Amino acid sequence: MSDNITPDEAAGWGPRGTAGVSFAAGIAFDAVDVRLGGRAVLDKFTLTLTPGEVVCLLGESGSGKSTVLRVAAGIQPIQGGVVRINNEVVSSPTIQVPPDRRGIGLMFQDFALFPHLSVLHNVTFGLKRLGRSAAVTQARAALKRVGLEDRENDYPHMLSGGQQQRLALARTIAPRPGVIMLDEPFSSLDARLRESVRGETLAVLRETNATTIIVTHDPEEAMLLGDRIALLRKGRIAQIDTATAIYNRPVDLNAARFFSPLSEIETRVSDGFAQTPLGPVPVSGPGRGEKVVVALRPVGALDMALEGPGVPGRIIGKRDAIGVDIYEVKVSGLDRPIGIRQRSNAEILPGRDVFLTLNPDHVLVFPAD
Ligand SMILES: Nc1ncnc2c1ncn2[C@@H]1O[C@H](COP(=O)(O)OP(=O)(O)OP(=O)(O)O)[C@@H](O)[C@H]1O
Repeated sequence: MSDNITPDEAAGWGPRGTAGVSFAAGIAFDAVDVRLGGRAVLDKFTLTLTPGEVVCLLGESGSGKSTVLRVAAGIQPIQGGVVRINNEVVSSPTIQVPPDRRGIGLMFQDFALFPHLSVLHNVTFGLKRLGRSAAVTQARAALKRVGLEDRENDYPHMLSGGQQQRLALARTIAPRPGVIMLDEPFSSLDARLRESVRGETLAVLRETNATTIIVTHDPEEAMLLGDRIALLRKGRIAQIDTATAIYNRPVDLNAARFFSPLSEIETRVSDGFAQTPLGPVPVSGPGRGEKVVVALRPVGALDMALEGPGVPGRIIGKRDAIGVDIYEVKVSGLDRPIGIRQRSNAEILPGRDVFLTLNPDHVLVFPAD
């Protein structure tokens, strides 16, 4: 694999309209249990995707994301519950429809290309049912969509990382599956490439119209790609919603931590407010005297100014992040500094006194563990 990939090379995607349209399928997991090595890897896992929907499955390592894909693809038996594709049972403890009868396209993290087959043969391999000539026509259309039509006689090792990803995508979409599942599809690409490849991959998926599950552990990626995000924890869905809803109303502190760094203040509730050294924050759930965690995101929760009014603080650290700075601000009464991300200001330097104003609408409050 070549390491010298430029963003321009990654941008070599083919013309729209050549991806081939699928008949999108609905897929539903209903109380699915999977036990492996004596452990519950999926625990009453329940998720329904409507035809054409893109859902990102987000979760920590070991939360069961890949297992969900393996179950859907028919390569992982289940011990409880049922999986339906277009209302037809494909998995249950007593039924397992074989992978090639499910109309599912699965793209693996490492792309799993066949090294001894040409680019074209890598794609026609999954189209055997069509007959040679129809398979070649359909494979060429998919290769054209990903911009690899002039590489059909090359072998995978002759392609760059981004091109290998595109070949894997072409191979996945060519049979026009009703459901597509991508397991960490961008994790092997470097940061420069990832952005353009991500955008184009989503465009191809939208064009095919297939229902799609994308597994990722990158919250930013999930927010960019998914119509909805399903947050998986210990084999169960902890929260499922649109990116905006899940970002604004994370179900608990752990979910909030997943989406951005937080400054956390442990405190107690009195008179309907969580009292903090930065000011009171209204709370609706927890009652008087209860312990809560007030969580501040680096953007939006606090305004920082060089003049009062506001709660005094002192800059003790600053990191430059191109156009924005990340400040660490020490505030009297707090053990740990607060992290604030703000547009660069040459006057705000370590040692400088500042004034902080809380925006209670942008502050999250959760019951303490
Ligand atoms: N064959 C197996 N036997 C026993 N345990 C297994 C087996 N396969 C997976 N597991 C366990 O099941 C859990 C879920 O695995 P899975 O690969 O679905 O997680 P994941 O969320 O995709 O993780 P990652 O992000 O690291 O890929 C893990 O704790 C894993 O160790």
